[in-house]
Amino acid sequence: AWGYGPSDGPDTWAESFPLANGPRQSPINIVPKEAQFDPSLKPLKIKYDARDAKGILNNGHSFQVDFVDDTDSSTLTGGPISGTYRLKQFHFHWGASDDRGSEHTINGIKFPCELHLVHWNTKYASFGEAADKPDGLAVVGVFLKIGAANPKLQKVLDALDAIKTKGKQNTFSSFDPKTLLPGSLDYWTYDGSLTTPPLLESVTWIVLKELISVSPAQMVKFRSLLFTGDGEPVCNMVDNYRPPQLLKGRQVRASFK
Ligand SMILES: O=C(Nc1cc(S(=O)(=O)[N+](=O)[O-])cc([N+](=O)[O-])c1O)Nc1c(F)c(F)c(F)c(F)c1F
Ligand SMILES: [Zn+2]
Repeated sequence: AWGYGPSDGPDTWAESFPLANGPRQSPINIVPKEAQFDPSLKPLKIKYDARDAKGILNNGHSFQVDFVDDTDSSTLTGGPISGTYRLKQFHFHWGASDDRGSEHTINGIKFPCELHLVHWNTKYASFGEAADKPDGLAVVGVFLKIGAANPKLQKVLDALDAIKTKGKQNTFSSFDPKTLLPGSLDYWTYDGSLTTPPLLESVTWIVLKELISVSPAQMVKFRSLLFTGDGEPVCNMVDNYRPPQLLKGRQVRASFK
C-alpha cells in the first residue's frame, strides 16, 4: 500500500499509480503574479448544513470528517464550476514541524497545514461515479498559518484522541465547516487531481487566497495521530503531503485582481 515514508511515499507512487506522471497532477506551486485574473469567474457560493456532519475517521493517511451527501443540503456552486457539487468530506495535510505540511505552495512557501473540502458533481449518481470524471470533483483548499489558536478548529481537534490509530472512527455531529473558512472567498483555480492515490485527474481545485490561523499547540494535536493501526509499531501521522507537481502548460486563474 502507499504512504508518505521513504519506501512508500510520493516518489514511489508512479509504480502502482501511473497517473502520478499525468498531465494534470496536484498539488502545484502557485505564483500569484503568473495567475491570470478572469473576470468571468463567479463568486464561490458555499452552503453547508451542520446537521450533515456524521463521522470522523483515521483513514491511515489523514483523518477525514464525513458528511451525509444524499441531498443538496451541503453544496458548492458558482466559482469556476457549473452545476452543483455536494460536500463529501474534509481532511487536512500537515508537517512534522511548522515549516512544512501544505500541499499547494505560494511562491515556493510551504504552510504548516492545508484543509481540503472534497465535493462531487451531482450530474453523476454518486461520489464513486464522479471520482474519475474530468469534471467530477471540486476541492476547496485553505492554508493554515501559525498564529493565534483557532477556536473553530477545537471541536475537530478534541475528537482526535478517540481516533488515534488507523481505522478508528467515531460519530461527529453538528459541525458547520463553513466556520473554518476565512472572511474572503477570493481564490485561485486550476484543473488538477487528487493528491493521494489513485491520483485521479478529476479535480477542479479552488485554493483560497486568505489564510486561517492555527496555534503551535493545535499543530501538536494534529501530530498526535498515528499512521499505524492498533498493535503496530507506532508511526506518527506527520508530513502527509505530496510535493508540488509540474504545471505542464496549465493556466492558473484568479478570481480577484
Ligand atoms: O475519497 C477520497 N478522499 C480523499 C482525497 C484526498 S486528496 O488529498 O487526494 N484530495 O483530493 O484532497 C485525501 C484524503 N485524505 O484523507 O487524505 C481523502 O480521504 N479519496 C479517494 C479514495 F480514497 C479512493 F479510493 C478513490 F477511489 C477515490 F476516487 C477517492 F477520491
Ligand atoms: Zn487532500
